[in-house]
Amino acid sequence: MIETRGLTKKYDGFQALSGLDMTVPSGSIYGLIGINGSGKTTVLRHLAGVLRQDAGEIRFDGEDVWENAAVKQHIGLVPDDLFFPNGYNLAGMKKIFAGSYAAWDDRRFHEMTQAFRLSETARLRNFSKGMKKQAMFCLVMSTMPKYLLLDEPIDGLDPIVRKLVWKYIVDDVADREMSVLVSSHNLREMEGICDHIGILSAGSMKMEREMDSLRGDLHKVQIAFGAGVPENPFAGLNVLHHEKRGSVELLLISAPRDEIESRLRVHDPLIFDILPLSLEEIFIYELGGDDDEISSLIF
Ligand SMILES: Nc1ncnc2c1ncn2[C@@H]1O[C@H](COP(=O)(O)OP(=O)(O)OP(=O)(O)O)[C@@H](O)[C@H]1O
Repeated sequence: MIETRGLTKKYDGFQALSGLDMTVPSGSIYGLIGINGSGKTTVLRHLAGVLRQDAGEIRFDGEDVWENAAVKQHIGLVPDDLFFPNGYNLAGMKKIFAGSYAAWDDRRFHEMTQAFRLSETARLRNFSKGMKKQAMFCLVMSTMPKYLLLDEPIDGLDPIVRKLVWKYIVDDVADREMSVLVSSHNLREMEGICDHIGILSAGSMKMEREMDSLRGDLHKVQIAFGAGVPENPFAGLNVLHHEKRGSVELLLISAPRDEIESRLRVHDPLIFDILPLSLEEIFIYELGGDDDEISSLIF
């Protein structure tokens, strides 16, 4: 598990992180979502032990990361701004990584460079931005990290490569319980891959949720009754929002689907649909209204 408690950082008087609490459970894929400048890279740099916080705690399975080489052995960081030493190719970088990480897996490295179709002998300087990202991903994944930190990892990658990146991540989470923290400025990109989501806003956590719990309990119901309907057919249901459009009623209900079905079917409605809630609707509801910041994370 990766945890931050009260994480606080000021850069030259600018408050970049303000008491951030975040929990990435073991074996989960956690999406840290925030607009440009919300503090995502700053969080990742602290987690990787590159920056030291002014206040607060960072723990990897209970261990402090700062100047802790034993913990850092198990952390893999794919930063957004990549730097490779001048004149290096992947074969050269491999030697550095293999010499630094005890769990380095040579077989996996070659298998990955082939899967991503990356030359191990061409100069990294001549790689495109997307290729550099893939190269770093291959290097980091071959250290067999227990904790994987990815800063905007799929930004600028084509759909086929994105799929491959996610495949490696999902396989490692399933096979060896790797914990993954992935930052993005786009919520939709994280849909279907993350099991936990944290929304970062101006350096603090605006909302942190497990995706299953969000999807499981919120339903949009469209219903119309004929004659003889009881005065309050929704009594006993947790109705979060209710509006009427002519004879059709639209409701947002927090309850298991079966319960909604069984409570409303008995009234023999003329129209009755339980509609899937989009991610947008869930987040807009959860965050208490449609605002520009949330919209920009979704679209
Ligand atoms: N070294 C620095 N000195 C001063 N301010 C900084 C420094 N690094 C970051 N900041 C400021 O801290 C805030 C958070 O930056 P950070 O890079 O963590 O955001 P981000 O969410 O990763 O943004 P983006 O999506 O654009 O990459 C920004 O306002 C940025 O200007």
